[in-house]
Amino acid sequence: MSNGSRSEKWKKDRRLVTPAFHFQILGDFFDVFNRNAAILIDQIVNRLVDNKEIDVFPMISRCTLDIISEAAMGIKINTQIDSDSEYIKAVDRVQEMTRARFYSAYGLLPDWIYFLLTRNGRKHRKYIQILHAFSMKVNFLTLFFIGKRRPFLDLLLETAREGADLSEADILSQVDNFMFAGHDTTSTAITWFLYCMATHQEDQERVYEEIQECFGDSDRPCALEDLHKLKYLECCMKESIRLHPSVANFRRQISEQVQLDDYTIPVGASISVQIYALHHNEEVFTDPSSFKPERFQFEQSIGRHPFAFIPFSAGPRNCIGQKYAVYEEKAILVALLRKFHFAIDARHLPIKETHGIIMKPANGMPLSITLR
Ligand code: HEM
Repeated sequence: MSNGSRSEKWKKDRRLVTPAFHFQILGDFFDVFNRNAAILIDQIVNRLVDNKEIDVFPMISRCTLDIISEAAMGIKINTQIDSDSEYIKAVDRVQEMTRARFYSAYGLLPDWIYFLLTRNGRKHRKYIQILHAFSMKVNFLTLFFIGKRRPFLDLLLETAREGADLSEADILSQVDNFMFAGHDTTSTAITWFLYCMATHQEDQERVYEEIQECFGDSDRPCALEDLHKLKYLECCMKESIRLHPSVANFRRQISEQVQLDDYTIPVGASISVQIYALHHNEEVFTDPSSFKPERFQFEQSIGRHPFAFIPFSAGPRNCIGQKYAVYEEKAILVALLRKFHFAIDARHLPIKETHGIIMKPANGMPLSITLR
């Protein structure tokens, strides 16, 4: 996620990566989504032999990490199978430490003082270096994968070869960005969705029936063409991310003075957009804490302000990965819901949320899972 002004650098980066999210390119990713969803299912089935209750969150995180690595970079890292991945741990630590810095006096220090002269900063830097090392490995490995599909990385390397003003550091930072923004957000959204299904059995049955109607008894995997038929699934996904937005807030720096009634917001002020609060505004969403997917049916959405529901932000700096994220989530959810029934033991309720960069379940997501 980015924080800051609409700088020239941002415009350049955004222009650079936009073609990688073209509709047609995204359609090609279903094979990657489905293959990794099948591995996730196998992992869950194996665990079901000894456990009736499974913390699904780390499993889903590894699945979406493997997917982003393969889809965007063309590299299979297989963290679903090798679950001790150092990279996964580093991602978690960097997020925690970024949040801790943000909410403490460390946030006031310039980067060079924080990273070089403070103990926390040095630790933080060590974890960032692990992420960089991974990105460099990805960059290096691409040399051996000529000819395979790597839309995002290919595009960057091609642009660099054509002489664009794109350094190796720029490429690495883009790889970091995508690995970071592209897996934790979606795994969190999928996990909260399963929680909503586990706590709303009638809705789960309705989604299951819709999936059955679409796929019948076949075991063919999900394709792009199936998605528009799964309308109730979509309403439930929107309602789930309304209640549990993966990104609960983000910041912007004001580049032009703004007058809001009696308040003047000066240039340079930092403002925070509270997605969570917008999504719980009872003037727009009556009974805002309840799970009511019908809010997102066409008739009930008419007249709602376009910025009342913004899980992917809005405007020119919105989430570039939105379509990719929704396709990936649907493919994984369809695979999971066809195979399993989800419930949750009342003793785990309510599941608490973290308040970091990504709003994850604080202590995992222990679900009771049975085979359909
Ligand atoms: C449920 C999944 C996701 C959610 C809820 C989400 C949400 C958001 C939000 C709210 C922003 C704006 C943040 C800000 O302005 O500071 C954002 C930006 C961004 N997202 Fe996502 N995101 C998701 C998935 C993804 C995926 C899968 C990718 C990449 C494959 C991605 C890549 C990005 C990038 C690169 C930006 C920065 C865009 C820019 O500044 O131009 N996101 N996302």
